[in-house]
Amino acid sequence: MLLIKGGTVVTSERQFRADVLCDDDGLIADVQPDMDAPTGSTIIEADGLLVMPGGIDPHTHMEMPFMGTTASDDFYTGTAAGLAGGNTSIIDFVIPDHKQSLHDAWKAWRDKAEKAAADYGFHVAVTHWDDQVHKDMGTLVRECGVNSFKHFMAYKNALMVDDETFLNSMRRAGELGALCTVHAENGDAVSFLQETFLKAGKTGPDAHPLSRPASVEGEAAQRAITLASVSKTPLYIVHVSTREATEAIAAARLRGLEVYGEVLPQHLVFDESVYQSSDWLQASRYVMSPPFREKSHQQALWGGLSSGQLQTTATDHCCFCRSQKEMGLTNFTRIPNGVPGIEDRMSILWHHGVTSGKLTPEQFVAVTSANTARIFNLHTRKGLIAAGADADIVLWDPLATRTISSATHHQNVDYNIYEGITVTGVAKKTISQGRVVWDDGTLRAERGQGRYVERKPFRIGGTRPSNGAETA
Ligand SMILES: NC(=O)NCCC(=O)O
Ligand SMILES: [Zn+2]
Ligand SMILES: [Zn+2]
Repeated sequence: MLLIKGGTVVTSERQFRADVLCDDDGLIADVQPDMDAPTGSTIIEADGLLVMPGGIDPHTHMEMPFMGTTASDDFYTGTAAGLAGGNTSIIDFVIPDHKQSLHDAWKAWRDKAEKAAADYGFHVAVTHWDDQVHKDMGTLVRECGVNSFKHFMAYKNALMVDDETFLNSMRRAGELGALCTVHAENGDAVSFLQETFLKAGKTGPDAHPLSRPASVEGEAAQRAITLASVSKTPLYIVHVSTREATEAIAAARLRGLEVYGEVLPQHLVFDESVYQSSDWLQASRYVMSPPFREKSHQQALWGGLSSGQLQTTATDHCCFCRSQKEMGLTNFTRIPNGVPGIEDRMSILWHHGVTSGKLTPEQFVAVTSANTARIFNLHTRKGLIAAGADADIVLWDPLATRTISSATHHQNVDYNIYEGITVTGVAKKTISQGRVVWDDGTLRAERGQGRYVERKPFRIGGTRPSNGAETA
């Protein structure tokens, strides 16, 4: 047993002084002020620390095959790095190979993820439509603990789905009580602009943001919302990076539609100037989609988070090393899209969000774990500090500082996008399943210790409860 003594518990609703007792089954046994330590228990002194639910990152790509290569962080190294930063769970993406069955792909991802050091679940990507996909969606929801599916409106000739496929998938997800998630960028428009810039001789990373302007995300987000309203299904838009998409989500919610939006910390920190570096490698390291934008979009993203119109933060953690980024040396469209970030997500959000006064500590918990747990049906197990919940906890020092560097990070990638940035707000200890796995600089992550977390549908055999949504 583990007794966390003298800290301030922070949930998405409130802060209070209490001790937290974790049992040997990896659950929180009790939350009470001034508890006596049961015989044989280990005591952790948490004076001056905040006791918060471990972060849940609902958007990662560990060892994902993508753009002719494979993301360099695997399920062990990536989840271990996450633990070092205070994240105790991830939801990763199963991406079926061309026309591979969804169920076979899920099994392959289950095998890959056996080595994870922290708990994990999966969203499964729908990349085409046929009877097998329809059937597999049912199997995945009813038998495999999957309650969310992913759709790419971008990556033409690879992962992109057309509106008809997306609608079919939405209808099926609705029948099953599952949630559709979407990467909202107009893939035809991106492809058209990529060709245009290449023909004009613009082959470097600076053409990447030009080929994916904000309007292209705004259009796709609005279209996805329209399709969701037509099919009467809820929708979760991943990596919202623009004012346009934020406003589309907020307007849809005002009309009563069940639409959620996710923000990445990197979009809150960096702007398009990162692509202007005269050092090709340095600029290529920021190539991800959607790209970093003109600074004014950040105001909308912060406003979305603090007002609750955008509910979650993720990282889209997807690492590629130098030799991988160099696949696009003469053609920016071949630079593998993706950046690392799981280890620094909580610190970056605390520093830029809470320390700067944009978010309260309660809102920090909401956007780093509690809202994600509610939206993806992990709630009462994760995203809270309460008896019966998983003992996934971060002891947070709100005043400590650290300087981020690839020389000291645990991610399996040879750079860090936040290199040299000093942040206030540090994970002092991370507790996963009641075990201390990050102890003030010492990582005790264990290969294979992470469990596959089954997520139930929202109403078995039916649609999510109606929220009285009108169509757009
Ligand atoms: N985001 C990105 O650039 N790479 C990972 C795949 C995706 O999420 O679009
Ligand atoms: Zn994406
Ligand atoms: Zn992604």
